[in-house]
Amino acid sequence: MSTEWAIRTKGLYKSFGKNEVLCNCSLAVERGTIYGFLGINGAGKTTMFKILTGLLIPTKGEVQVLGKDVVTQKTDILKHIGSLIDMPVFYEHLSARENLEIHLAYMDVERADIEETLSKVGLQRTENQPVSEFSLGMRQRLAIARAMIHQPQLLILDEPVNGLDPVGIREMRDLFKSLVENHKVTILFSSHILSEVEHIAEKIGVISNGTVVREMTLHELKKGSSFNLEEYFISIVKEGKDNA
Ligand SMILES: Nc1ncnc2c1ncn2[C@@H]1O[C@H](COP(=O)(O)OP(=O)(O)OP(=O)(O)O)[C@@H](O)[C@H]1O
Repeated sequence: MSTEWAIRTKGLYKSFGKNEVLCNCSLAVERGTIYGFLGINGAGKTTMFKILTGLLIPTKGEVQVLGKDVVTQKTDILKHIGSLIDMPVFYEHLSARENLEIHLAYMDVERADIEETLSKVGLQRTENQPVSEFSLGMRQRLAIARAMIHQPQLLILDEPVNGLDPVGIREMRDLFKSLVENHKVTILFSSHILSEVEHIAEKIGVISNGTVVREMTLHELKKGSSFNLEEYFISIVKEGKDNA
């Protein structure tokens, strides 16, 4: 059976002025899997996520998301994607519930269980508290709730566990796994917490010098008995620097 791809980019380039951030970059994420996207600060992860969600237009190259071209068919795709990119912005004077209601109206979704979603991300007891009073971790939890409440097929999450306490990290890990297992959602996420990546991702891709230099399943990587993701990542990055 042929592989069903949630995301496929080929020969992707993105420059900001003279700064070529993505250079002949190819990424392939299989449907119904969790993919960890790794790279040092400034490697281009967020830029890639913004292209995949139509927030940036590539300089050159192909970008297919859920079988459609992001540049020409963006509006058809966006309702099937949930994303958390950069610092999430909310209506500060409104509650978590009200923020989600506005998001649902914007996404043109009539029915969604706000209570259940808030409970899944551990915000069930925030009631009428305005978001301006939320801690960093609470904001992150609300951003995850917003990304998933319209039941997207694909979640694109830039450092989703940033600011979460260890309990929250485990809760989100279980939540992401259950979305994939029970609802066949695809998740592409970035994280600098490599232990977390190892816990959750089935496949990882490493971006270095603007291109995805390695894509590998963790299962394959772990065949070597002494596999260590940190060492593996650092060796790839070092190789990239030596070749730059
Ligand atoms: N709007 C922009 N205008 C100009 N340069 C930009 C813009 N957005 C990103 N860049 C540059 O693109 C490069 C990649 O940035 P990006 O945010 O994609 O990296 P990242 O891998 O997400 O890094 P981090 O791990 O620090 O979040 C950086 O050199 C950054 O300065």
